[in-house]
Amino acid sequence: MIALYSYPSDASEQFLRRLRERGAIVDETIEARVKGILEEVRKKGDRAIVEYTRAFDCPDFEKAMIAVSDDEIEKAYEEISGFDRDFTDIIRRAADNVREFHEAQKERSWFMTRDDGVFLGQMVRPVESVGAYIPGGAEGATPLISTVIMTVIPARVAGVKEIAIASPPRKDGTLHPGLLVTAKECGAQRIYRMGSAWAVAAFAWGTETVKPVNIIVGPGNIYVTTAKRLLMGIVGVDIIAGPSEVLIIADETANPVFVAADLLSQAEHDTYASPVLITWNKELAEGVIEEVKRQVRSLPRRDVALEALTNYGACFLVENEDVAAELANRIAPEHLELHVKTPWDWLGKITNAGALFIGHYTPEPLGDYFAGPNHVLPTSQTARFASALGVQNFLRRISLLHYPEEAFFRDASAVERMARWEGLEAHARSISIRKKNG
Ligand SMILES: NC(=O)c1ccc[n+]([C@@H]2O[C@H](COP(=O)([O-])OP(=O)(O)OC[C@H]3O[C@@H](n4cnc5c(N)ncnc54)[C@H](O)[C@@H]3O)[C@@H](O)[C@H]2O)c1
Ligand SMILES: N[C@H](CO)Cc1c[nH]c[nH+]1
Ligand SMILES: [Zn+2]
Repeated sequence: MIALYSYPSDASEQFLRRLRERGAIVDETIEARVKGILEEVRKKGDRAIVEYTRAFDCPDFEKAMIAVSDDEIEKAYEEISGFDRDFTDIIRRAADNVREFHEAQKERSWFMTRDDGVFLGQMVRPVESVGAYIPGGAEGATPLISTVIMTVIPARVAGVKEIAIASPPRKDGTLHPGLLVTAKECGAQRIYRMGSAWAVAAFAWGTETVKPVNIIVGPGNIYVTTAKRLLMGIVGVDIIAGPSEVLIIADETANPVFVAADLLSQAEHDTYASPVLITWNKELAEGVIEEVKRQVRSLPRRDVALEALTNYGACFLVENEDVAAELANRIAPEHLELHVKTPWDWLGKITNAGALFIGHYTPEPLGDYFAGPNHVLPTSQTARFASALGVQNFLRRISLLHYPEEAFFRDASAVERMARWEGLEAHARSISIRKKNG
């Protein structure tokens, strides 16, 4: 169960080391296993997808099941009202919020012309194709439908033409109808039934059924994130969006019931999830721990949550607000919630976080599902240098250069000399040849 640490202390340092070593970045056993999977998919294509899917997700899986047909999508629309009659309406509202937020991120091409006629600029172009990974979710029963919105909508806003999604099939070989309807609503053109590292490999290498893509995006478990990391460079990848994390900074104004609920909201994702509280109020820390114990009992996924709380959960008792901010920045969490009296004053203190949830009534699930910002966020301390998935991930900036003849002759000898400093004679001659023959 969630432990209470004084910070700084030896025990808290040990916990922080465990947190740092958690996840995809350093697990060599998992890395070796994933390398094997990538190689199998590269060599055997669809056959490998079928073998892995049979072994892990669906015992009766067949090659013909990898790609989802239009008929299945149509059927999913019929089934979805039985699941929840407001499903499509709610998905559309969430998608509209996410679209509006991401429209504001769009980058423009720009150009500048100097007095001498030199023309420089940057042309923004979307990548041509994207493969979005959609996690299978709790025991593969319900995938993270919201992740379809968070990956497909920004790609569409960026102008990507070909968008495919992949998610592991359920035991009976189907995908949740909500996933299919959401994919269609958001504008994904292809849907594949495949999960884990073999899905990432198929997007990277391509198979008989799966078209290779330019960039793979989306969160996933440790096998998915390790596969993305190993394939980075062969194919574009977005960020390390691994097992979820929430860090809450709370003072005496915080409601322990809210704080405990928010910690558990991420703990239930994965046994590797990390729920952390930082406070300088001992009474609150103890109240939250008691409340976590009480609330976890009634959760359907209590075993997952308990393992996450025990392995990667902590309450840190610190001296004051400044130490709290320093520790939060050190942890660099995916989500940071501020349950404090004057949350806006904290904005200047926070430097490392994927997303900031400001105030007692801004719980993390608002961001997971509905508000508009992206829920695909950097984990495992990568928020020190990475950001949420956004329109930028789907764009490339192509530099533009044009020199009129006169400007060329003015700069020619400077360039020639720089080339010779580097011992690159052919570079120098590309300039001098124009001087002689121009
Ligand atoms: N950081 C973010 O932005 C973000 C967003 C959403 C979800 N998440 C995280 O993504 C993760 C999703 O995990 P999930 O389990 O729901 O779905 P998932 O699809 O990532 O993982 C399930 C797949 O992994 C396979 N698998 C299971 N054991 C395996 C093994 N030993 N070797 C190889 N493959 C194996 C399963 O068969 C299945 O295909 C959670 O940790 C969640 O917290 C993160
Ligand atoms: N909290 C996850 C990101 O870490 C995203 C998510 C999707 N559905 C529910 N939660
Ligand atoms: Zn969540």
